[in-house]
Amino acid sequence: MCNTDCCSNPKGKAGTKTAINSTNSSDIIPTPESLLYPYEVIEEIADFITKGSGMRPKIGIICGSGLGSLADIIQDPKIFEYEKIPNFPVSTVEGHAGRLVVGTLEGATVMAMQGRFHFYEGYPLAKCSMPVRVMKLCGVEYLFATNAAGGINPRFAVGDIMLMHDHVNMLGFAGNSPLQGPNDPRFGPRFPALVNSYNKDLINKAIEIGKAMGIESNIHVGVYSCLGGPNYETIAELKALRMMGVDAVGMSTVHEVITARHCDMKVFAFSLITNKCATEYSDKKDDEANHDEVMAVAKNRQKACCELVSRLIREIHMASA
Ligand SMILES: O=P(O)(O)O[C@H]1O[C@H](CO)[C@@H](O)[C@H]1O
Ligand SMILES: Nc1nc2[nH]cnc2c(=O)[nH]1
Repeated sequence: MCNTDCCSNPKGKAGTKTAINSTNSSDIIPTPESLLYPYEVIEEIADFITKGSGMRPKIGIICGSGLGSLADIIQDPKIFEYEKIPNFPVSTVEGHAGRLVVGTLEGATVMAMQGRFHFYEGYPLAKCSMPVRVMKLCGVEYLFATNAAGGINPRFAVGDIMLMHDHVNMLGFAGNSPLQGPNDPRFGPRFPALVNSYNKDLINKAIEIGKAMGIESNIHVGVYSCLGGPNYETIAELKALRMMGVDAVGMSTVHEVITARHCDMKVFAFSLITNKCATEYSDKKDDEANHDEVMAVAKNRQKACCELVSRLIREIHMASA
């Protein structure tokens, strides 16, 4: 039972738009961010997708920059353009098509975001990760989040895949969170723990799959950090991130993972290393990151990424069949 002021509807009955609006404003200061997407609005979007597709997908996939082909391998796809989905934002970044694809992959029901939302596009974090809550209400139990990232760990090469086993939330350090504002307990608790955010079984299975694919030397396990972007990092920032134990850096994923763990989804995430980050002033000038290179590397490695994702989904599906 909810014992906070933020929810007058502890049992989470659909159709009652009171969860967020009943906030006692003398106790907390609701931010516009927290009021954007009340439970019922998320529920309406989820209904639109499940009714329109005739499916309740079990696995959600977020395609990183240039990795949209992860959604192209979905069978019997029902495609929803973002602009046709009620209350959905639009994708503004090259390499993010702006479509939701629902169908089957290796026998499992899946929904994939071909295009994610980033903080630097001007969307608040709660809006960036709102589709994760839509996935949850569609029935999704597993989130697969992928991204393109710069490799800070000197052992990483361009084209390698880093399985995320942890993150450093730089936007969180700065006081920003997708969970900011009144908490709706129908999604999850006020203070979610994040220690075991990245599912260890899925990481281990992915390592085995990497071996079976013959790419074990290109697979690493490491720590990702999300910065606000859209600029790439300075050398001093990259040095600082490395000292903090960060292996790869990007501008996404962390807020999606926080939102997914808040609503108790199992998370698997990986970074495709699309560029090596310069961490010394003596590093070559051509170590500067650029989005064309990011997209080109992602395109080159999409086959391996698709195979990794397909095989892992197959294992999940077989285990639950
Ligand atoms: O994280 P994804 O969406 O894969 O994209 C990464 O690549 C873009 C920069 O080239 C940024 O959007 C960064 O976050
Ligand atoms: N922040 C950041 N995002 C990226 N996305 C792809 N490469 C990079 C990078 O080097 N830095």
